[in-house]
Amino acid sequence: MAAAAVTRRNNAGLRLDATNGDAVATDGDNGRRRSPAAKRVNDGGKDDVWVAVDESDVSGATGGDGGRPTLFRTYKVKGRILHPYRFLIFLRLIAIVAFFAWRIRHKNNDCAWLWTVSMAGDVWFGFSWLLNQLPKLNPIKHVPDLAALADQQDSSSGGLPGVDVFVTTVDPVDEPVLYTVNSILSILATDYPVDKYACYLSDDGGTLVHYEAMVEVAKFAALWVPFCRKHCVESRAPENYFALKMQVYKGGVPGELMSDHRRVRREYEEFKVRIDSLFSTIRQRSDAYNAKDAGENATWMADGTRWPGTWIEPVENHRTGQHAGIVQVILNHPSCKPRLGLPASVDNLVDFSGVDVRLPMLVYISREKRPGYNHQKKAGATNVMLRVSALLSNAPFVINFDCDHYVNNSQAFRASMCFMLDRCGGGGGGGGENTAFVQFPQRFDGVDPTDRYANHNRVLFDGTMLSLNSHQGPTYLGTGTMFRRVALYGVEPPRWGAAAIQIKAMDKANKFGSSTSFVSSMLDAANQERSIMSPVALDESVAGDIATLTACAYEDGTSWGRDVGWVYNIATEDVVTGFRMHRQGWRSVYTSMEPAAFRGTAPINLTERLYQILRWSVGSLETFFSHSNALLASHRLHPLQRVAYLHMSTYPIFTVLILAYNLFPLMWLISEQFYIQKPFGTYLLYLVAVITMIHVIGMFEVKWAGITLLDWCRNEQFYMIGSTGVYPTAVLYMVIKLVTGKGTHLKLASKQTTAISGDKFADLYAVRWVPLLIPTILVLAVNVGAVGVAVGKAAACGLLTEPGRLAVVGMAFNVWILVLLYPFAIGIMGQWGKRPAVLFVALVMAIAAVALMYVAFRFRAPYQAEWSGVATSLGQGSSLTGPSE
Ligand SMILES: O=c1ccn([C@@H]2O[C@H](COP(=O)(O)OP(=O)(O)O[C@H]3O[C@H](CO)[C@@H](O)[C@H](O)[C@H]3O)[C@@H](O)[C@H]2O)c(=O)[nH]1
Ligand SMILES: [Mn+2]
Repeated sequence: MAAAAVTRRNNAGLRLDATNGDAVATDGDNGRRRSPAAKRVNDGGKDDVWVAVDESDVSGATGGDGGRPTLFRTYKVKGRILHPYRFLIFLRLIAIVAFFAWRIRHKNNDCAWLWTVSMAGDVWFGFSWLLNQLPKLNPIKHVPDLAALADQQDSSSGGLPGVDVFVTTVDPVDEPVLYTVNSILSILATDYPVDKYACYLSDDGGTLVHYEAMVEVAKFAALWVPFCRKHCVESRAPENYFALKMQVYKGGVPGELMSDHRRVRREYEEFKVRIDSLFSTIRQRSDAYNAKDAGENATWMADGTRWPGTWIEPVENHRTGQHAGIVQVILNHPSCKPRLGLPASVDNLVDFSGVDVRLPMLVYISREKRPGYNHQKKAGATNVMLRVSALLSNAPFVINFDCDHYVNNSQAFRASMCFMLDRCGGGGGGGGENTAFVQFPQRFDGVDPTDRYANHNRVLFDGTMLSLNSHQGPTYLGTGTMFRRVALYGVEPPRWGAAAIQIKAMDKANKFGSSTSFVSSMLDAANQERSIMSPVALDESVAGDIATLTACAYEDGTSWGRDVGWVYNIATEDVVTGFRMHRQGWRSVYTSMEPAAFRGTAPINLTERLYQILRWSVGSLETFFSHSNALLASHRLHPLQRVAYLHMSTYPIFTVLILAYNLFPLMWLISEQFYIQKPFGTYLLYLVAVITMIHVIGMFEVKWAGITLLDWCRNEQFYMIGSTGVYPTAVLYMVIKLVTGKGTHLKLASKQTTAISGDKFADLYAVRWVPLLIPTILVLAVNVGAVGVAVGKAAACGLLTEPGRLAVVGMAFNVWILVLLYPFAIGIMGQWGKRPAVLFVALVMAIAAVALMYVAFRFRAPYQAEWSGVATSLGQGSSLTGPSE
């Protein structure tokens, strides 16, 4: 992947131009290098997959706006790969049509119901494949040009626009505080003008631990942030930085790195100890206060006041789901002028003379919770942040993170701006002003090296999302996404009318709620220039306004959660929220950078991972059965984007048939002989052909998406694992919901707590038994049994006989299913999974046992010699390979 040219600039005026680690220092004011636009991007001629889109193809690429260069470059796949790729897709389309036509001409009358079911299944698979494949016909890559952005900012007076950063968390145990503090520290230290952004933490748990952790963060940041600036370190999440081996030095004072590093590291260790002990510190303190005031059971803040949020001993008005709203400005907005630090001394561990030591604004928010309200999880939390930040900073751009994700590349905010501020529209169809959001891929730490459960999800990010670039943009994926604030307010893109005019025309009280302060902030946001960039004083009137905005009742009777803000009542608020913007005609951009812009953690425990995709697939189906159905959207949705959304919201439905196919081998218990289709030989030939073609097409995708074969295989495997349990469960859940009108509770993904201490991959080997595992275990058992019968049959009849031969051919399908389910099988073995040999021995023994039983049964009951050609047609799913998420 072509990496973006990286321009680093620290606040002390030192400027470094570094492209892929070759640092060339130039002076901040003199000697500024203006490299030609073509050279800025590190594409070179070496890339054998991507080729820059011809400048003349791009509207005004070299000067739409007064000769400004575009702020990003666009690449398409080289014809050498693209043409055969498209041709193969076309060929497969013809093949499946021919296949269906052939099947209809050879209707199987022996077993008509089975034939009909399998025919419906095959048609459905073919259709689903097409939905998945069509949007991928034209992959487009956008690469931000940071140097061009820097040049543009130098020449314009306004500088970079404001950004409000939102982080959401709930539970300090399920989502370890250490992740959250690292996330916040990486944001506070990111390379963006410090007076131009503000960081908000939403704590849905309302716990004092989170609040005090933020107070500790603010203290440690005073050391950490200037240290990052001084030495230009990457990544700026301390936990990850200190885990790194030494890297290429990009700062200005290499001589001081070693000693500074040592000191900051020691402070970080102490900081971690304080974070770890917060639970006990708070408990001890509260016990002491409560002892003085016998009968009290409060949780006490350090200043001797009662914490307004949830208490350790929950009581009325201080428990989960029932507490006051809290907004605390922990670090106020800094002044606009740089403030240089002090030289090293007894009190100052590190020499920060010449380094800007200002910190960005940091705000703690815990919205009000009352029983009887649906708090709408993350969507509700982010909507509160959207409103509160409108009063405190009102930045025209907003970026949101889950608490377990952090900024890994300090240039990432600037990279997003390359798309948002672009005035030439290198992507085709209008400038950056019509871009509602920029989505980066989610990259993960702490995933086992072979990525057993496809946590990296590379096919989705690097394949599907990338190709959506050519159809008005990728979907919103929940974290690591930069938004334009007005787009979140439900305003239409400028090509359909100026935001300010739209806002003026709106019935604001009914749409946005009763706060006049909030409503008047909206026009400022629409003008996209005026954000509040001076310290705020939380006087009584502001505090009153904020209390109104964080109250549960605020949204009653308004459009929040529907036409405004993050969308409610769907398990995956992200995809629908993005969908609403696309439906209005907004565009979005998918881009990735090296090193990855953001990174996070993923559940590597089988059960947790399955619950995660359960939540996602339920969200998909809920979207389909809501007013956000892709079929209902207006023509502003790009046709292929509609197809992509349709696929994204229906994929679980097809898997019911996959499950059925996988359970077909059960048929040999009730039927003597059955064939899904006759003539069976030709049927098999067709099947092999269409399945092989899927895989060949897949290899082309591997090539242009720049992923590994392993990524691709894991994706196939995890799709099959999901299809045999989770996805059909999601369908069942949806049916129940549609019939009864009630959904059931889906739990929050618990983060890997073991990764922090002890065995790195302990979670991988932990088995948590849940009913969700049963269907897949059943499929495993059925297919192992089928292999056993086939072996027995081949042994009994001889390999050269017709039934023997068919048995072996049929068995190939069962083996294939077993190969796909392998990660699941190894997963439920728990600790034994560390030794896959055990699994193979068990498997061979099970197959041998079934085969022996079959042979024994057969010789005891010779009249049943016809026993199942069944084994032959065991579980022949046709297009069993399918799309994922
Ligand atoms: O009542 C709640 C519940 C959750 N969250 C936060 O929501 C985020 C996502 O929850 P998580 O359990 O981590 O879900 P994942 O499946 O890991 O997340 C993916 O899928 C979600 C649903 O589509 C998206 O919201 C996420 O951004 C995306 O990373 C976390 O920061 C939570 O703290 C809240 O703020 N309040
Ligand atoms: Mn998450």
